[in-house]
Amino acid sequence: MTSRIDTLVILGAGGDLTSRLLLPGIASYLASRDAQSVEIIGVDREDFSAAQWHKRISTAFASAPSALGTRVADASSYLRGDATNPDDLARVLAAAKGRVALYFALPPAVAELACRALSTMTLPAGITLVLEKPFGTDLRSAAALNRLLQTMVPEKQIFRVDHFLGKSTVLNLIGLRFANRIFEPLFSRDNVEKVEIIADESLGLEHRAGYYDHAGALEDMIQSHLLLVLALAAMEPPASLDAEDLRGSMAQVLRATRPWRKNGTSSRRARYGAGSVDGRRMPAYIDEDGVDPRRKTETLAQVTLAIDNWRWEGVPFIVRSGKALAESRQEVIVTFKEVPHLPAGLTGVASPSRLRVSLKPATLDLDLVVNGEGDPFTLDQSILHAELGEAELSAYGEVLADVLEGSSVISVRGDVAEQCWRIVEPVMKAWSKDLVPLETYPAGSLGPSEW
Ligand SMILES: NC(=O)C1=CN([C@@H]2O[C@H](COP(=O)(O)OP(=O)(O)OC[C@H]3O[C@@H](n4cnc5c(N)ncnc54)[C@H](OP(=O)(O)O)[C@@H]3O)[C@@H](O)[C@H]2O)C=CC1
Ligand SMILES: O=C1O[C@H](COP(=O)(O)O)[C@@H](O)[C@H](O)[C@H]1O
Repeated sequence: MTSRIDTLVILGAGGDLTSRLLLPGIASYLASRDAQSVEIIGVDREDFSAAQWHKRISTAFASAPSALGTRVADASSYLRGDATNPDDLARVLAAAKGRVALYFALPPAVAELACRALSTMTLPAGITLVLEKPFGTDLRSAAALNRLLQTMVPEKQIFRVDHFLGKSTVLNLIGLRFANRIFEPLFSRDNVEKVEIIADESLGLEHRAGYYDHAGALEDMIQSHLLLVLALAAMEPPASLDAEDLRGSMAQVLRATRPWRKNGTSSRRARYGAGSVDGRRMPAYIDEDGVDPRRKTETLAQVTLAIDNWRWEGVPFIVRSGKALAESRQEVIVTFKEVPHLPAGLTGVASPSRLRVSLKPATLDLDLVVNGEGDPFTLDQSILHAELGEAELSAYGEVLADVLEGSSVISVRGDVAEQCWRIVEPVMKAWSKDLVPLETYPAGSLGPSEW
């Protein structure tokens, strides 16, 4: 497919997302599509010179062919401006040629203000608005933002980014479930004991207090990324991978999802204290620059969810994410029920079978119980392991491919974004009323001892 966008305007071009993920994502996409280019206009409050901006682009394109980096840098420019100021926005839009995509690489509250400012202006025909997660700051604001956006452009011109949907390993869940007779018939309450969706990180705050201290682990990871992973792991088979079919299936299962205890207390939260990760000393979260201890921001969150439908009635979905933990892992673990009966005479550990889909690195493990090597009537555990291989495009490369080629398949639909907020809202309320204690764990540990 060829790019349908001529100019990509990045609001918040001086930020972490732009330099660490977005520009390398554009490089990854363009390197895979010969002879394509896009004009990039960076906008931020910072006063970058043209040379500094070119250097940023060249650094992000370091692993792409050098001619590509030079071509893109030469066709790019930087404008200093306030993304919430209509005059600055008008200046930016006047400089953008052809078909335009406007990428809000801004903190969520600023992105909302920028949308409000844009809603008072005449926008270029066909403009695509690209919004980052978290979309809004709660259910109310997400719904209000959706209503506002709908007055500005049609839904197909709104792209809500969640880069987990750009990970090939997340999208692998679709093929794994629906292209294998041995898995899909087992994915139901008849056979599944529980499903765990885990994103543990050894990284700490990484100087992101300005954003993270307002979000915390629940909003940063569970409300957005992990609920979308849950949707792919639990949804009914879509008729096709057309944007409406796929997102329709995701929306349907999310509408049936709620906290296990409806008041949100089937959840836990904790915050890291001082410790060491991989031999590196890490200060306590509350001692990190920019953190306000009065906010009680959690760095580890776990929520048990129920899905009220025929397939999943009574099966707990345990969703967890945290920072500054002993190891990094992103996994979907399906634990199957124990067999109803073992023939007398088979002894040993009959632990339940498990399917582990690791999102990072891309691997698949099936834990099975088999007759042991020694005494053939003693059971042993055996693991079938598969390496799934990495995708050609990075997660942001995949996101950019969809944005630039005008596809909505991995864009989070407005109602899906609202459902994700609805699901976590009882938990947010329970926490704000202190119905769930804020626990602590040493950085570099596995979390509070009994989790
Ligand atoms: N960083 C990451 O790993 C990821 C981030 N995201 C999302 O991306 C978005 C941006 O995050 P991130 O890059 O980390 O945040 P940063 O704070 O690093 O970057 C935001 C940039 O926007 C600038 N900015 C703020 N207000 C304005 C304004 N009014 N006009 C123009 N520029 C402004 C900031 O400038 P200043 O420094 O002066 O405030 C900063 O350069 C967030 O929604 C986040 O959730 C999503 C996935 C991963
Ligand atoms: O969006 C975010 O995701 C990253 C984890 O993403 P990954 O691609 O590195 O797996 C997380 O570290 C960050 O806090 C969050 O904002």
